[in-house]
Amino acid sequence: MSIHKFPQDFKWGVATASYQIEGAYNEDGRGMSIWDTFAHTPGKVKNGDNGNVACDSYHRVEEDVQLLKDLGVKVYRFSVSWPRVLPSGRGEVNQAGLDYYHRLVDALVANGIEPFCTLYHWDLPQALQDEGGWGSRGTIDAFAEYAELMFNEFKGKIKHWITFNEPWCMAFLSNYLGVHAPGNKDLQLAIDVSHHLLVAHGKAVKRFRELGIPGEIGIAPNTAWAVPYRNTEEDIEACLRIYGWSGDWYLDPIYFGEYPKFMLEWYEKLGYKPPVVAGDMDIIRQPIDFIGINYYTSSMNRYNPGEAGGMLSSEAVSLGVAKTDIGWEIYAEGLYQLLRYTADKYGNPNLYITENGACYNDGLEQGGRIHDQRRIDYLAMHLIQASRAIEDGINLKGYMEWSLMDNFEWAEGYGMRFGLVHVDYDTLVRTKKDSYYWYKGVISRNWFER
Ligand SMILES: N=[N+]=NCCCCNC(=O)[C@@H]1[C@H]2[C@H](O)[C@@H](O)[C@H](O)[C@@H](CO)[C@@H]12
Repeated sequence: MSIHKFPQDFKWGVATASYQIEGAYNEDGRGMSIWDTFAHTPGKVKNGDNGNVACDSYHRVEEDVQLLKDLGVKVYRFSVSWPRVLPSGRGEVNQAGLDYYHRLVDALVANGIEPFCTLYHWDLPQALQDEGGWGSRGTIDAFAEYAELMFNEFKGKIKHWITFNEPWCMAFLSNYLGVHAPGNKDLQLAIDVSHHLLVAHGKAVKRFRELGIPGEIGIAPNTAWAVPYRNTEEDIEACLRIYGWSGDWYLDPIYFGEYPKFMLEWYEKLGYKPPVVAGDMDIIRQPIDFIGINYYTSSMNRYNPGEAGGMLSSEAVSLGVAKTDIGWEIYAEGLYQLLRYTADKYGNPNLYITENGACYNDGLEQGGRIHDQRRIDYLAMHLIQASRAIEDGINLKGYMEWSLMDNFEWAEGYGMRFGLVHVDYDTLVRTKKDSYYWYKGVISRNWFER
């Protein structure tokens, strides 16, 4: 057994997202989002689930903040529903929507919890989608206007801001693979979406600086690590393309003002390229204060130019390790490798783990307890790697576990549970799982033994 310690000022937290927990989808002036449209379309989400009610967090601010206070977190990462504050995506503000976030932020601050705000966690106003969504350059300025509204409204109250959650999911999972809203399957569109969101990110960061908003701003790519099947150039390059797809493609333009050459050449070989307009890359490369790392799993990949290799000629083969209940392989070493790679490539910037967690569908047992020992084991394995990274000089500043509570797991609906707190979706009763108590202990001690 060893002791795994963390720095005194380490920001322990948990994360959620608006569409996954709020509900109240058509209350108090909220506009429709692309996820309302997608989830209401038969066949898109398992069991026909949707976020109409979700965890009903819109009506349970005090109850949920009490869960956070009892847990002892220093920060709470949540996202804002853009159509709740700007029902049409731009123009007329919905004051009731802003009031909800003021209630939440004021309750957090009153309980000594720092708000960590994600501006965009996938719920684009449907009105903007009707004009082309992220495939249209018009959405760039709509996002910048939304960001400016939020910066001014919460100036001094919210000091940690994330522009986009998981750009790869926004672009490729949603517009090339068709798995998430709006459900397109068009590679050029996905490349266009990537570019437009990067320009929108840059414009928002630029306004954040120009407005003199106190605090820090960053972006949170999802980055699954990739391990080469054989130590050959072909397999290593196949892994770099997998990682480059969701990581470098977004972080290189921000840090270096250009897309990664090896990925540009790969797309151009297939007949695709980003719709760069003069000046775009200078906007994108606004300096940011941190990178948010969302890490869940890794893959083992090998070169395969055939169908099994897909668009990147990179075929995933099993790591031969245990999987969580959603089928993702458990590979904690990948978190360390990812942190190392990111630190080495981008000049050891400040990093937060903005999401890390596991899907285990343990249910309520006799006596109302939920013994999710597998989640505790998963978290411990990954926190060991986080502590190792810090000891190796990587500027890891905090860890936000996904997620505070079971919630709407996108195309999987409510069948997949990631929460430290169980939610009964019939009664909306919250029940703390064993992992909630374990994580509470880790936070209070700032170390753990394993
Ligand atoms: N097909 N397929 N898909 C693979 C998808 C991998 C990327 N998905 C994530 O990282 C999502 C991230 C999201 O922020 C959160 O909103 C989600 O609830 C968690 C759990 O799913 C994770």
